[in-house]
Amino acid sequence: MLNLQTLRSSLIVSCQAYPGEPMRDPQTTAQVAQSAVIGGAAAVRVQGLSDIARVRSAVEVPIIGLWKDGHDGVFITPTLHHALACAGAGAHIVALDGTRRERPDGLSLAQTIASVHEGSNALVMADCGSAADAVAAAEAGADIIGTTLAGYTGERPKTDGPDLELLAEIAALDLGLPLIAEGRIHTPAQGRAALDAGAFAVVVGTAITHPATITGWFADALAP
Ligand SMILES: CC(=O)N[C@H](C=O)[C@@H](O)[C@H](O)[C@H](O)COP(=O)(O)O
Repeated sequence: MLNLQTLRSSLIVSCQAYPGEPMRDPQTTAQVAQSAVIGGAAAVRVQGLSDIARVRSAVEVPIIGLWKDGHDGVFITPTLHHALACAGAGAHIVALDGTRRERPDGLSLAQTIASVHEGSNALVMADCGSAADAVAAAEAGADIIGTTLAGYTGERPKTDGPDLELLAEIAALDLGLPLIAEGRIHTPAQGRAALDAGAFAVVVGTAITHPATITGWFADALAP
């Protein structure tokens, strides 16, 4: 089982392309992940079973795997079936919806996490949208708390950058679990600020691995 202490204060890079996009291809994801590792990523976060499997054979660093199914409500690794499949594909850590919302398979978060632990060697990262989610996820047995869903569940405003206020609030609760900052970290300074707010590690996706969005930032800034 993965020793999480190896990820302390580290950069984790999320390598994802969205349905219909030109870079949506497991080989491309693997090449992006390899490039991230060359740049200093201590772990990578990868969506989809084929991408997880391909990246697993391409890099040595730990993989946080997830399976997005749908766009609304509970869609990040929504059921136990999805979670076990991510572990089976090679994820060292399975990221799943860690909110208090009802899950499509009717299982509780605690039942889901216990079954992932029973059925695999993977750790579980609970993608949360609020401090109340984080408390519930810790009680449910999560190994890692993530702020991935802050600004996407209606409980928190969608801040321009990372939700530093939420990070500080969760850190102050001392839940005894690594707290990973994720979501809208767009600059190195914001990553540093997330650590300073109490994060154990930082996930950056879009600002490193989504060229269409990054190009849009520049194009918008140059527009007359
Ligand atoms: C809300 C949601 O669906 N988040 C997803 C979770 O895996 C990804 O689309 C994000 O890219 C990832 O969380 C990293 O965040 P950012 O790309 O903002 O650095």
